[in-house]
Amino acid sequence: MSLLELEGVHTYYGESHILQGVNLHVEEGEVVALIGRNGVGKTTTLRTILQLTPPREGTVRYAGEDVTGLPTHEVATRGIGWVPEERRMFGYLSVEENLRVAVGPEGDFDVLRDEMFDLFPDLERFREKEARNLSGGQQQMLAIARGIVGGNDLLLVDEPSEGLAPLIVDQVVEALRDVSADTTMVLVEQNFPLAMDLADRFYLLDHGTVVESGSTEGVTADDEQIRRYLSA
Ligand SMILES: Nc1ncnc2c1ncn2[C@@H]1O[C@H](COP(=O)(O)OP(=O)(O)OP(=O)(O)O)[C@@H](O)[C@H]1O
Repeated sequence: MSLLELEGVHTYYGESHILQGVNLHVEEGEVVALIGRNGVGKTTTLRTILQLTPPREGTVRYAGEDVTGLPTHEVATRGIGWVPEERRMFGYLSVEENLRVAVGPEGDFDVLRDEMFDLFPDLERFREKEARNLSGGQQQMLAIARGIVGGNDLLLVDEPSEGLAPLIVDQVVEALRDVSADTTMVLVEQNFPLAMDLADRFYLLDHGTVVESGSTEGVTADDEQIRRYLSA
């Protein structure tokens, strides 16, 4: 049984038909990258998994159960965490308070906070700082840490490298690699080499459908299919 399975998923924003029959599966322990040009439906796929934008047709199954149409908070409570592109956090709360809010009812805050401080030393340095005053990279680290301390089995990570300086991207990648050792992940990432480096498998989307998928092993931006669908 797959941890996550999308079958024949069609998602709309109003009359706009965005996902046009997406099929994909994620096995426990995997990192799966969703790649494709801007606007092909990668973020919409994550929103559909969480039922933030429920599909009009098709099924989303998590841990063997049909979660299609359930309220988002119920889907999330089943163990799916979200690290959104906009890194939503409580700007006027400190780093530590942001972590505290994200810890689930069964989590031990002190233990989880210290784990995050080990993983992201900057968060410990700035533990008292309000989140809105962190740099972009630090905010991304806090967003990832918030996703982790929720005690989720599956983490949906949207564009973690966006807007970050290369050196900071390296730190975020290393942190995600650490996280992936014990968390299954779906990663939306525009940076193709980074996506191939972190993920075990990929799905290439175009116009709301999967046009290519497989192991990331040895896949380069020179592959004809990839070039065709990634170049503008
Ligand atoms: N709330 C919305 N209402 C209407 N259309 C939307 C909404 N959000 C996204 N779209 C449109 O849906 C399409 C898919 O968007 P989506 O964000 O899933 O793309 P993406 O592949 O994640 O690309 P990007 O990297 O630009 O986020 C785009 O054409 C976008 O303009």
